[in-house]
Amino acid sequence: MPHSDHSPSPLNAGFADLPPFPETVPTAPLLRISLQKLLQGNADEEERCWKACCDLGFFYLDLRTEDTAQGVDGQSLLRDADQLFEVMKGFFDLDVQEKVKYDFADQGSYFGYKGLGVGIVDKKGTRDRNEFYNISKDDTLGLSSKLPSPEVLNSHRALYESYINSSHGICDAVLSILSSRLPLSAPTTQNGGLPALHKLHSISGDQIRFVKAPPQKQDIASVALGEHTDFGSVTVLFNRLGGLQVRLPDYIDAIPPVSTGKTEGLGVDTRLCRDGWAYVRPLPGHCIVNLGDALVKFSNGKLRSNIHRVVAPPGEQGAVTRYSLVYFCRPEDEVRLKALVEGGDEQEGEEVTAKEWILRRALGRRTQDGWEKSEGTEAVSMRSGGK
Ligand SMILES: O=C(O)CCC(=O)C(=O)O
Ligand SMILES: [Fe+2]
Repeated sequence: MPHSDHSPSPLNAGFADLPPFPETVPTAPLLRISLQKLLQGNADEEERCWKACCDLGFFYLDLRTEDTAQGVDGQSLLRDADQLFEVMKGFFDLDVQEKVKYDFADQGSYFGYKGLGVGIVDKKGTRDRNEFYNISKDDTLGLSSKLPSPEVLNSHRALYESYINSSHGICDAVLSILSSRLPLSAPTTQNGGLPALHKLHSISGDQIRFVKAPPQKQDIASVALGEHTDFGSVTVLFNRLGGLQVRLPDYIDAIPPVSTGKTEGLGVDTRLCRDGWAYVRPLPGHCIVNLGDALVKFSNGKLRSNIHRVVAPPGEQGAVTRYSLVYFCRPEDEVRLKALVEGGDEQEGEEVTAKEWILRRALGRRTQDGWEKSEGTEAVSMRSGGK
């Protein structure tokens, strides 16, 4: 089915100082949604956004807003993201002995540092190939006690706050659209719908994540971040090099390669696109928005939290260190993950709070035998055909 708009510009524009994304690999047909139009309440754009959330659960959001009077200022978010890419490089450049001081997993917290290879990417326990640093929204906004953090990061708290405000604003805009389209139960609607379960100043597992993946050998086993669904509600993602892949459901076709010209590593890139996997081409001026498991549960499966992973960047991009910047918006800690739509109570399994769900999923992927324990809604995500 047609699922993309093929505007030529700026889709082929790259990021300054980075090798271009190759034209020789299949890509995922993410819709391009305009933040400007969403903020103006444009009904067609809201409908496209809703459709993207039901069909693939992933879309590009064009942040090049002109009018900053309403809601989120996309241009300022783009500037914050640019600065955060520099801030995270400063942190990841520290000695590993310094960085591991900020790994708090043994205290039951997923905030702070996760070293290279500390997570697993599959049920065999294969080690990941990336480093993370997770910053808590509640810590940044002064809603919880401050975790220790290194000076290179501590000095940028005002930037985190600005970035969190804008990213959370985007999540709110998406949640409002979903709330107005889902058949939410009367009590949920009366209580303010989905945005009321994700208040910026309530305690939640919302976080910023910095990710670094060193250049890796392009081979079929080069998975930097294993296949997963995100466990919150809405994710706002900035990346500049390819490597992110989504596994397309059988009712959505990949965009075929633009050229068949031979480049080094083509064979591997192509093999990494078997079984429905397709690359997401990074676009300047845009972020990538995707939905997480909590929205699958709230909508009783109507919304999609799609499986994705990070492999070695394709073509000549594979020689460069990859950084990405993520904001995860999650339900408030005490919210129960259950269907909130009319008549939708037939979900299986125990009902957990957002806090329990996040801890199980985040920390499960740090132990050799944690794969199954850490599973989310992957089975629903790979359902085929109708919704
Ligand atoms: O680095 C990326 O492009 C994606 C990261 C991601 O999926 C995650 O951190 O959950
Ligand atoms: Fe993810």
